[in-house]
Amino acid sequence: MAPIVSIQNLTKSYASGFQALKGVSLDIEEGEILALLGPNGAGKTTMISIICGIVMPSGGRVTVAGHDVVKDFRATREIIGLVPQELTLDAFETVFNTVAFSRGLHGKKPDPAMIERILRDLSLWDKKDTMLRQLSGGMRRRVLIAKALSYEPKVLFLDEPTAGVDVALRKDMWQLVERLRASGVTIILTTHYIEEAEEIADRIGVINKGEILLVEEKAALMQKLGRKTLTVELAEPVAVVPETLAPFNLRIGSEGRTLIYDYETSGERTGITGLLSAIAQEGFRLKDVSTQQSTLEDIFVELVGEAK
Ligand SMILES: Nc1ncnc2c1ncn2[C@@H]1O[C@H](COP(=O)(O)OP(=O)(O)OP(=O)(O)O)[C@@H](O)[C@H]1O
Repeated sequence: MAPIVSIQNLTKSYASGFQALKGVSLDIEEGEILALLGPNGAGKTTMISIICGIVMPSGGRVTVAGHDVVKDFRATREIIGLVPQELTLDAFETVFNTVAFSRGLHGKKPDPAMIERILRDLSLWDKKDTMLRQLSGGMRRRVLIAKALSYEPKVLFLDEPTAGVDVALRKDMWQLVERLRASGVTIILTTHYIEEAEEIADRIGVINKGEILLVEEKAALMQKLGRKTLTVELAEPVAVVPETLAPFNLRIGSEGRTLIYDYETSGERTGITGLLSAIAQEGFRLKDVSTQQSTLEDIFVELVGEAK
């Protein structure tokens, strides 16, 4: 199946001369949830803004459902919904009217029942007659999402949907994203929260300094780059690692009370058997042995660190 969003060699230099995107290529499949992870200034918002037709690219091409986002922006705007990081909402307008108006703005026929459903889904129904200026920050963010959903986009971009919101709202958002996916909406979200990508994404893209460093299925990513550490707790502390254990590149932890071994989970041989028998031959008495799996956070920090 053709990708719903296709990004080919996209570049963007701002008027200041700053190159925010340096040739990004990425295909997004219909119905998937893609999380874009990257540090501040990586180019995430720039990329989303180009796809949504808000920022002009300097080079390359983006198509959405086969339509070019520059040449055919009317068609692509009908398909795309954007929930920006923040937006100045009309402070004196009510929640219901704001959301209904957003639907009209996108050329869709009024559908009060649908607006009601969206507001109920986002726990905003009891606030439907409240003026926006009276809402909390988290509620306003829900309104931004309701606005984007009001015109039934096929592809939804969420730019840091849960930045600065409380845990309960974050969980609500995740559930909402899951429901949207179930209804066939393709979702692209940017986030600083690795936990968020880990929780809801099918695929994860890592972007840094205007370049995509990697795009992978979440599960494959965890496995491919996954490392584990084995911690051996000793009955008596050691000061140095004995010569015979040198090939294992052990680290000493907890003031000599532990030996720490890093190994690849994907490798055919982990080296654990050899290590444990070498430790036994050295005459160490073991108190405990434990292993720890590396997290997506470790992977991310390593990738972004390497690219520096
Ligand atoms: N209008 C502009 N003019 C000049 N430079 C800009 C402009 N907009 C963004 N930039 C620069 O482009 C780079 C990428 O910004 P962008 O907002 O795309 O990053 P981001 O990954 O979304 O970051 P964050 O996580 O902080 O939102 C930054 O260095 C930013 O300062």
